[in-house]
This record gives sequence, structure tokens and C-alpha cells, in this order.
Amino acid sequence: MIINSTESEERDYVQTIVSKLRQALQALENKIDATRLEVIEAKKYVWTNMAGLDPAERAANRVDISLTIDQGERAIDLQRRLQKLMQSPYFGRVDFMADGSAAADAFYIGVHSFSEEDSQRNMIYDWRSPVASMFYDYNVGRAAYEAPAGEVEGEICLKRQYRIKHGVMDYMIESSMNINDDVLQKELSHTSDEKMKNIVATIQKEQNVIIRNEHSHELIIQGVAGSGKTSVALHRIAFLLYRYKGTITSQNILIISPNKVFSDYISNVLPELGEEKIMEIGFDELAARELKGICGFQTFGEQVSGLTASADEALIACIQSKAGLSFVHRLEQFVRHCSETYFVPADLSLSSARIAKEDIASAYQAAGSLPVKQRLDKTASIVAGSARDEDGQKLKPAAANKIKTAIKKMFKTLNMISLYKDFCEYIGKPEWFKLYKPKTLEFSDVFPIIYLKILLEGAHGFESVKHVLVDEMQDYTAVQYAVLSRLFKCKKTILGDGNQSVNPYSSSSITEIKQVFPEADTVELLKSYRSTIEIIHFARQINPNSRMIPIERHGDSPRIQASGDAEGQLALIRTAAAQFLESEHRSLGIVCKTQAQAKQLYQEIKDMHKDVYLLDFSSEKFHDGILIASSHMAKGLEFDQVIVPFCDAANYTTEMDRSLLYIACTRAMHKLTLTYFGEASPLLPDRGRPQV
Ligand SMILES: Nc1ncnc2c1ncn2[C@@H]1O[C@H](COP(=O)(O)OP(=O)(O)OP(=O)(O)O)[C@@H](O)[C@H]1O
Repeated sequence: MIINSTESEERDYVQTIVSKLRQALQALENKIDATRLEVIEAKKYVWTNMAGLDPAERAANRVDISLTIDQGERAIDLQRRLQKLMQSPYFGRVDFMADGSAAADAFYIGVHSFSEEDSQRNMIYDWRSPVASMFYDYNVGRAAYEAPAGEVEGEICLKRQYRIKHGVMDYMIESSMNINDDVLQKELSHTSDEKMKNIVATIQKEQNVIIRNEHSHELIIQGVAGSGKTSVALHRIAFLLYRYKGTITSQNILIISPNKVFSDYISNVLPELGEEKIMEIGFDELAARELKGICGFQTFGEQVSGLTASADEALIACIQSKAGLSFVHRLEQFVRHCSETYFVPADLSLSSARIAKEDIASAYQAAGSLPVKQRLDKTASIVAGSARDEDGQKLKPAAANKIKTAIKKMFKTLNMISLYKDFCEYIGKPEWFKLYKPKTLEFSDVFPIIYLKILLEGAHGFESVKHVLVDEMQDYTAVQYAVLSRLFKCKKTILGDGNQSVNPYSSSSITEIKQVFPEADTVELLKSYRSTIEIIHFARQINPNSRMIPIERHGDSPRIQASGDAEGQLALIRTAAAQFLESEHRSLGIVCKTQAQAKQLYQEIKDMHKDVYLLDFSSEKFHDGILIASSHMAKGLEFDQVIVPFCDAANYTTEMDRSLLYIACTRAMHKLTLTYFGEASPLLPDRGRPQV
């Protein structure tokens, strides 16, 4: 039997569900109050009876109290979910008749599940539940889903989508009306939210496959700009936390993100989906952790800024050589060489014992499978353990320790900087090692040195991580991936876009990443959801390699505006920014090629409004309003409107500039303006022919 067949029945049903949610919420709030009182009373009891309780009773009381607090926290978590459901209980419905059953069941699908306490009847299904997958994968007709007991096949007889706001149905759409496109377009035409939002109501079939992928040890997602890679990866994390509840918690997940502003921008998605925030780290932080006490270093941002300001051919060639997989192999070969040749055993003569160098050499051989540092430890303990004094007795601890120290000194050096210098000599390129400035490594040496350290000392410190998410994969070198593969043995989701590299001299393609992770599965996303058709066509002319396919959504054509001089260009930028301030849009990104340009422009227009912000590498927050940033900092972000200034021939000319210009333009959701004076950049469509 079909329930709620008409729209008016559906509207009433929303009210029924909201009132059930309200009742559940009330009951829960009473429970939370009672739990709070219980904890206060229990603590009072322990304090007032402290003297009379024996240690075992005190311990038992403390355990009880902490169990009650846990219970209370779970109830508060549930309270948050119910409050959210009250606003929008569900967004979809599928009526599914499994083969062999007499009637179809209606499954309402929401951000969280909800069942009535008395009947335990599930009234709303979590979007991650097995049955909910059909909502994303099938239209009306034959369908199937993967239940714990195996695949269930049948027929979807009805499929609907709803928009419910503040507990009231805004609209409802039948599947026969091409629901996905309609609802998706409505969603995409909105102005931006301050932070990235969840997309559960409109996840596309090809995105759903990625989200629910459980089998890949490494999953590489190559997706065009705006294809939802980041959104999908975060929904995948939410799915895995649901699917492996009890085995994986948010504390076991780590995201390697390009910068803090990006982390802030995406920080709402998991909490919106009812999950806690996950740990986050950038490659620079990772480097600081691994190089602590060894040396300072140039950051990736500083390297990119240097390269965008001036392209030093020799430096570029050196950066390119250090970025590839062959460099990884040479590092590995060098470590094998060190392991075999840097250890020079010598006879040891202590006051109480003598040890022949042959015994030390054979202990070193016996520990041959270990990384050098552990190998030396093992050699030392074998030798110290088997050594005997003149009376044939085992050595005293002090003597054993002396042996250990002496054996470690038989290895030429464990100083990473000295080893790396040796390495550059070993490969016949001593000139490749140059400090960026005193006590500061050049960025291209940072991860090779970390890799050396890991090969020599082993990898430690991330054992609790069970899933790693790497965003902006194209910006990391093969050596960085080799480091990741050693630090994290767990499953990984790696995502990015080869066309959005901020440093093409050290970027990695999928093929290169796959050489580090040969078992990885790869998927490609070509549909772009962020920008209008006009913006996508424009961006594709800047980068003809881009294979972006737009979603049917139109807007204004991008405008290229020319002026006679710098003041004229500033006036154009100010006019476009003033128009934005008067529009209904919430965010304007002014995306420059370099950080220096962004800083300069910020000084020139910050008087326009209180909400004008400059993003730099120390920024931590994403803001609505006018945000001025370099392409590097703007990567991964999106804005209702974007202005790309300084599009002249001197500023945008190299292949690296092409990539930066493409990144800048693809940040725009609804409106894009480019400005220049003098000669237009040859990278612009129509060579920058201005439009009035
Ligand atoms: N299925 C979807 N339904 C609604 N919105 C979507 C969907 N997929 C993606 N989007 C929206 O498209 C925009 C781009 O998504 P996202 O930032 O995840 O893409 P991306 O591939 O990581 O982009 P880029 O590489 O350009 O930074 C976001 O606003 C996101 O909410």
C-alpha cells in the first residue's frame, strides 16, 4: 500500500514526523536533566563520604560517575541530531518492493535516522544506510541494495525528493520530473554559504560510488575543478565512520590539507553530518614534526612565491629532478649503500671485556632486515648480551651501556644533514644541496631528508591513524608520497586535479602517484557543479586540457575589462567590488597571481568596506565578504563572484601562470571579471579582447 500518495498527505506527514520528533526531544531533554542531577548527586555522595569509603568503593563510584557522564554526552549528541531533524527531517523517499514481498515499503531518507521509542519502527533512514543507497543509484524501476545478509533485489515504485525548511515542506518533486537535475540546479544556484555545506540531498550516482567504496586500500580521485572531490571525500569519511562504527572513530582519521583557511572552510561538513571534526595537518606541519631538532626549512608557500616572482631556470631544473620517482629510488639505493658501508666494526676493549670486530660484524649482519637505527640498537644488544668478563660473567649494566655507545659510534654518521650531503655526492650532484638561508633547508630538500630519516630510523607516531585523506594531490612530489606510504600504512583517499597545480615543476600526475601506490584504484569525476556554463567554457579556453563538463546552469558571461593604466585598473576593480557589495551575493574573491600583488591590492581597497580581508599563509579563517588572496591560497575555496586582476601579458605568461589563472577563474560560482592594463595576457580567451 502506498502511504502519503498526494502532496497534501506528504505535507501532513511532515507535521506528524515533526511532532514525533518534538516528543522524542522532550523525553530526551528530561533524561538529560535527570542524568545531570544524578552526576551531581553521585559526586556529592563521594565527596561527603570520602573518609568512610575504602579505595575499591571510591574507584567503583568514580567509574559509575564517568559511565553516567558518557551516557549524558551520548544523549546530548542525540539531542543535537533530533534538533536538526526537526528543521528538516528528510530529503528523499524511495518505495521499494523487494522480490517476493507482497507490498512496497516506503523509506524516508534523512541526514540522521530516527525511530519511535515505543514501536522501534524506523521512520527516517540515515543517508548512509544500505537501503538509502538506492535513492542515489536508481530511478523508478529495477533496483538493488547491499544488505548485511546479501544483495536485495526488487522494484522502486516511487521516488521523491523534498525540501523541508524549519519543519515545513518547501517543495516536493516526483522522480518522473527528472528530480536530480531540478533539485540540483536549485541547490547550485544559491549564493554561497560561509562554509562548505553537506550535499546529502543531491549526491550524484558517480559520487555515491566513491563515497561507499569500502574495498580500495588507496582510492585516487582525479576530478575537474568543482566536481565535488572535497565534498565527496568528506562524505566518504562520514560514511566510513557510520559503516565501521566501533572500529573507527573521528580520532582515527587524518586529513592532510593545503592550509588552515581551507581546513576552516571545510570544517562544518562532518559536524553537519553528525560526526565530530577530524584531525588535520598540512605537509609543512608534518615536516616541522619530522625535522624537529634537525633544521629549519623553507615552506611550500615560500617556494611557490619565489617561483612565481622569478623563474630561475637552474633552480627549476633542480626542483624537477628532486620531485620524481627516480629520486625516491636513488634515496633508497643510497640507504642500502650506507647500511652496508657506513658501519665499520672495530675491536672493543673495555676494562672488563674484549670483543672482536668479527663478532660485532656478524651481529650487525644478523640484524640486517631492520632500518639502520634499529639495526645498530639490535647489534649493540646482541654484542652486549653475549659479552663476558674475565670471570665468564655477564657484563654489568654500566659496561653493557659503554659497548652500546661504542657500537653506535662505528656507524659513520646519523646526522641527517651530513647524510643528505653525502647522498648528493653519491649521485654525483654535490651542487644540489644548498641551504635556502642559514640553518634553513630549501623546500625541495625537505621531504628527501625526511624520507632518508624514515628509511634509516623507521616511521613512528601515527599508529592510531586508520584512514588518511590527502587533498590537492597534484601539488605533492613522489618523495612526499613515499613519505606518506611509510608513515601511514592505513587506507587512503587521495584527491586532486592535475590542471590545478600551483607548482607544475614538482607536481605529481596520477601515473606517478600510482607508482608509489601500485594497488590504488582510480576514479575520475568530470562534471563540474560549482560554476555556470559560461564560466566553465571560459576556463576551458584558458586550459584546453581541462575536461570539465558543466551542469546545465547559466549566468552572465565572464567579462574581461581593459584600462589604460594602473589607476584605471584599480578603478575597474573598485567598481566591480562596489557592485558586489550591492548584490545579494555573499562572497567575492579577488584572486591575484602572487601574494605580493594580493597584499598591495588589499592596501588599495581595504577602505571600501569593513569586511575586506587579506589571506596569507598565516591566515586561519575563511570569511564572507571581500577576500583577497593569491591563487595558491584560494585553491580549494569558492566564491559567488571572482575578480582576477592584473591579467596582462607580463604577469600571466608561463605554463605555471596558466595553471594559476585557471585556478583563479574556476573559484567563481556565478560571476567572473578579469582586469588588466597594457597588453593582454596571451593566455586569455580571444587574447583578452575586452568586452564592454
Ligand atoms: N552532488 C552535489 N550536489 C550539490 N552540490 C554539489 C554536488 N557536488 C558538488 N557540489 C558543490 O560543488 C562545489 C564544488 O565542490 P568541491 O569544492 O568539493 O569540488 P572540488 O572538486 O574539490 O573543487 P576544486 O578542485 O575546484 O577545489 C561545492 O559548492 C559543492 O557543494
